[in-house]
Amino acid sequence: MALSGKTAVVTGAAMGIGQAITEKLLHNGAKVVLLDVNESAAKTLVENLSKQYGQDRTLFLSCNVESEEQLKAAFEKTVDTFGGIDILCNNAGILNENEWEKSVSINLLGVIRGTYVALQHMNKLSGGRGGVVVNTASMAGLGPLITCPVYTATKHGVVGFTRAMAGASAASGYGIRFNVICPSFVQTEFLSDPNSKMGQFSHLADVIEQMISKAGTLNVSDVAESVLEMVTDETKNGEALMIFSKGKHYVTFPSM
Ligand SMILES: NC(=O)C1=CN([C@@H]2O[C@H](COP(=O)(O)OP(=O)(O)OC[C@H]3O[C@@H](n4cnc5c(N)ncnc54)[C@H](O)[C@@H]3O)[C@@H](O)[C@H]2O)C=CC1
Ligand SMILES: CC/C=C\C[C@H](O)/C=C/C=C\C=C\C=C\C(=O)[C@@H](O)C/C=C\CCC(=O)O
Repeated sequence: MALSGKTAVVTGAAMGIGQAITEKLLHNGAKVVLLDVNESAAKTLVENLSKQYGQDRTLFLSCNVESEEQLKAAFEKTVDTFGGIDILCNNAGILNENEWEKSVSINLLGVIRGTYVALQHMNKLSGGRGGVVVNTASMAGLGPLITCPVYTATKHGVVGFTRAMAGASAASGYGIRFNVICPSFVQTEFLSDPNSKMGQFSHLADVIEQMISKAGTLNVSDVAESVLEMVTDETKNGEALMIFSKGKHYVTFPSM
């Protein structure tokens, strides 16, 4: 899929991995609508991106992925402004085992909400142009992160939801591909002060420190490059791409 003339929506776009995905898509020719709750960071970013790529290539919309109403309004505004949606990156996520219900609401339900609202505009069966959805899960979507059981559960959920949607879309003729990225530890704000985010499992914090020092960390640009691969490679549907400091590979799952 060539990105020139295509419109992408990225959630959690103001910082970290979402910012890098946004810049990668812009660099490759797409228009990008940035959704985030952090208005000040997003506005500063969009100002800079507009100078670099032009005023008509980006749009920031304040949107909390916990709100279906806000997501609906954001996607409608996107279609009104750019004429349609071709790419959705459900990326917004938090790590907070203290507020575990909020973690489920953002990390898993936010992906489902975003996808279902976007489908109304992207699905070829309802007049959309088709396209691709790339969700941000984690290595914790493939195996257990023992200090963060709820984070682990949400990311396993994102992997399962993505793969099932890929099959449903292919079988139904939606014209939309669904893929998921599973990065290891990535150098962003997200990794700052991890011990405070582990709730009743903070006594296991050493385990994470050891994992991070053994595994190393990824740059956001490595992750964004993998998202670009899953967006542009039209052979990829229902794929989970594991990304770690020494490389990346597509995950093999048991067949059903
Ligand atoms: N940093 C890491 O080590 C890894 C992160 N991930 C995942 O990558 C995604 C992005 O993480 P980072 O960029 O590292 O985090 P980050 O904390 O740097 O950025 C997250 C962005 O999401 C936004 N956000 C948070 N809640 C939101 C909501 N309810 N609605 C809309 N926007 C919201 C924040 O304002 C922020 O701009 C998350 O889903 C995370 O689980 C996956 C693997 C590793
Ligand atoms: C406190 C940070 C919380 C979450 C960040 C992230 O979302 C969670 C990551 C969870 C687990 C990461 C494990 C990473 C392991 C490694 O990078 C290496 O040990 C390589 C592992 C596997 C290589 C894959 C292979 O060769 O098949």
